[in-house]
Amino acid sequence: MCKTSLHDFLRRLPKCEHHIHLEGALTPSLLFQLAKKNRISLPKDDKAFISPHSLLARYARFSSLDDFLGYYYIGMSVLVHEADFEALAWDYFQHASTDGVHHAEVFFDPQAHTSRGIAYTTVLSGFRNACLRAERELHITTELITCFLRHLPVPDCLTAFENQDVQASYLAGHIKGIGLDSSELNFPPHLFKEIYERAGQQGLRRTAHAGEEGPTSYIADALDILGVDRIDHGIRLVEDPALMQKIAARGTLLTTCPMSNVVLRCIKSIGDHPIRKFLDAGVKFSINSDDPAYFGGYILDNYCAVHEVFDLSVEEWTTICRNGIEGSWCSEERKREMLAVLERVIDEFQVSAS
Ligand SMILES: Nc1ncnc2[nH]cnc12
Ligand SMILES: [Zn+2]
Repeated sequence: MCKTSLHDFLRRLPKCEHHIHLEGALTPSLLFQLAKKNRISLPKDDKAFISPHSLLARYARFSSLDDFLGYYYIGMSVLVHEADFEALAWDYFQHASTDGVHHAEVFFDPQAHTSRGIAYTTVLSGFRNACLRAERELHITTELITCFLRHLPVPDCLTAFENQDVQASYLAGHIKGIGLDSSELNFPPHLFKEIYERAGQQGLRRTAHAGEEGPTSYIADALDILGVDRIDHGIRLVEDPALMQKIAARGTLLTTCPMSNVVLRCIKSIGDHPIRKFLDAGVKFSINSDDPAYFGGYILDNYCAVHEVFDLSVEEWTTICRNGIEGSWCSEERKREMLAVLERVIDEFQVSAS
């Protein structure tokens, strides 16, 4: 397959993005623009904050998840008004559309904003406006997922879950599910059992970051104690073959983010990603961007990076996309529509290649 036709094939595949933090789509240029508009001063003692260019150069040298999170939380301090949140999410959806995303389930971190005095309703309205616009103008279906910051005290997370505006957004159906993110090591899933139990009772879907830097026991506990139906990252699953078999048998979807894993030094290179092992073991996964503005690429860049190293067959790409569609939290009707697109793209590609 020539490079152009391959890139076109990967672009045309109907993608579902399940692991994208909207705050992680804040590009250095938008960050500096909003800092100026909102008169937010950026750290003066860190040379990375001299310009968008120097910030981008610093992003290429992250040493760990926590090193990245330091910049991630400073970055989002420039988001103040509803229009800022809308501009951020709209920027992401435009990239997603160009990359062939048909359905996006996007994370955001309410506590990272309410702790700065920004009302939850401001954040949600901005993000929802962009979601509705993406549905109208780009024909991308969307879902919002509120994440809880696991490095914060559990009672703070419970308070955030019980917040009147947050509960109203759950009741109104504006939020599809909950997630758990931020520093992973030393913040095991079981701490958040009560929130997950109550979210399940309220009919919310549940996912959690596990096995990114943390051990495989975090993956097992997210499944068995938090009752998640997806695992975010889960790359360390390969260290426990029995758990890997259990996840394959249950059909639990891992939302993998290969470029993120390399940039945050969870693995040395894309070739060390367990994608081939997951395919061989029948573990379902989707491929996602995580924090595209920080990790050097959006979803299609991740697809291309994986293809370049693993040289996947058309059948393997079909399996990945089908699992992504079927593991989405959208309606069965929407899944059928996307499966039909997938079939058409594969047929057209096979005709053009023959
Ligand atoms: N990769 C990641 N892991 C944990 N928390 C995050 N928040 C944003 N990106 C994250
Ligand atoms: Zn993530």
